[in-house]
Amino acid sequence: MSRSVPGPRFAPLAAYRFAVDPYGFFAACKRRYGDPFAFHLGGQRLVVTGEPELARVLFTMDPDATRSFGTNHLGAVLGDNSLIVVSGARHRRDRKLLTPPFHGARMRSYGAIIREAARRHAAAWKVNEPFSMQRTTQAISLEVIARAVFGVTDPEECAQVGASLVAVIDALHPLILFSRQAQRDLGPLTPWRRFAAARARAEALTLRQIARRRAEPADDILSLMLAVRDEEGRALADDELVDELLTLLFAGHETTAIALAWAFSWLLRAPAVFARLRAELAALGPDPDFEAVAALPYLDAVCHEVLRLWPILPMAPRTLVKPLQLGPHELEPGTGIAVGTALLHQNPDLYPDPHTFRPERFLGRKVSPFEFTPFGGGHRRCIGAAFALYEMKQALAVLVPEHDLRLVGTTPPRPVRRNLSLGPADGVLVVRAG
Ligand code: HEM
Repeated sequence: MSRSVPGPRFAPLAAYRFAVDPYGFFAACKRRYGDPFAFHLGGQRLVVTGEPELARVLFTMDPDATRSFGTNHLGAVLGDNSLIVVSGARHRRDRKLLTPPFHGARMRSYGAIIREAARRHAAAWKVNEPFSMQRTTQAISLEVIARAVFGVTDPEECAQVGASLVAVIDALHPLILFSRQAQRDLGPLTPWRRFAAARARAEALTLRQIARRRAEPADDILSLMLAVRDEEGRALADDELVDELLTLLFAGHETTAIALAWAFSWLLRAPAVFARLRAELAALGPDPDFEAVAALPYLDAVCHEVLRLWPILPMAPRTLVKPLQLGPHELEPGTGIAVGTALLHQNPDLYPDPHTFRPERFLGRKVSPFEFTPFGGGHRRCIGAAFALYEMKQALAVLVPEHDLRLVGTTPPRPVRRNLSLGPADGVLVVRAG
């Protein structure tokens, strides 16, 4: 007999708790209702699980049995042509186009750019002057993604692209991300007015980059997208290009910047781990080969452990377009279903002593794609996963050996919501000791 999935009844409070502290909210729901549990978000019922077996069900489903989640409220923010919003044949086409530039030789060609940006931005750190590590790592990741997507090389132009994106992200109030009602211009003080103005400026900048690359193609993702034709020989329209490009810029920089900031928060609290990582990097000698760095086992384990502890996106959601039998529960089309990443990552059966930073747990372990999901999974798995790991490793290979850093304060920062992603409350305050 089919049973409905239990969960909190008062929809506005549940949505608010999810927006403010999704990790705490998910853990509390699991304790009270078990796994899976359900709540209402953006007008949709969303079933959440942290069980690897259910993650397997979700990530191995026929791609046509689901569509993207939250198109009602996310479409207006990310654009209706964003890869995160589109589904079905359109999603398959766009992924085929956008995935290769973030893999293989093209990805590796960014090694020198990442290291050079990390060195230059770290050179601005002054001895005994506290700074936000996330501000530095954001400057690095913005430069890298602006270069990959638009082919922008001039530092001043990179800074312009960066400022325009940061303005959009800063204007992304959680309310407008999860509520269609809040996506209305009700006057100068409403979040939507501020967001729409910032997005319009970012769109104008993107259109200028499109015009430039039409006149003068180069070796960047925008030029690749301009060359694409469908079966009827049609090119992508400007509004499609703008949504896809802005999605890559958003999805591709803040997430990686947060991961790097968390890395320092954990590493500087764990001297033995820091020393072991430094020794592993030092053994490669000065300015090591990019591939040798990417293959270092302890560095790889450190990156995995950082992404496990506070996953930057709290869940990987879909919307069912076909009914799904999930254990005793029959879920109807239109229901949302999500893997709650932190629930999975903090399951003590999979990760003993789950709140402790211990990279060793990943050494010699082949992680299952249903037990470790910082990049989601299945046919919507993050297209930038390999790129993000590569960027983390190359940046850490520069920043860890070359600087003597200390944390400001002893209390570990809590994750707070930035927009769709969550990061350390204070951006990780650090000081250069020498
Ligand atoms: C540490 C860094 C990153 C993390 C933790 C992260 C995490 C994620 C997650 C959880 C998803 C949803 C997957 C799902 O629903 O199954 C996703 C999707 C996506 N990510 Fe990332 N990401 C990171 C870096 C990047 C980078 C560097 C790019 C640059 C291209 C990128 C582009 C995207 C795109 C375009 C999608 C949508 C994929 C789709 O719907 O088909 N991400 N990411």
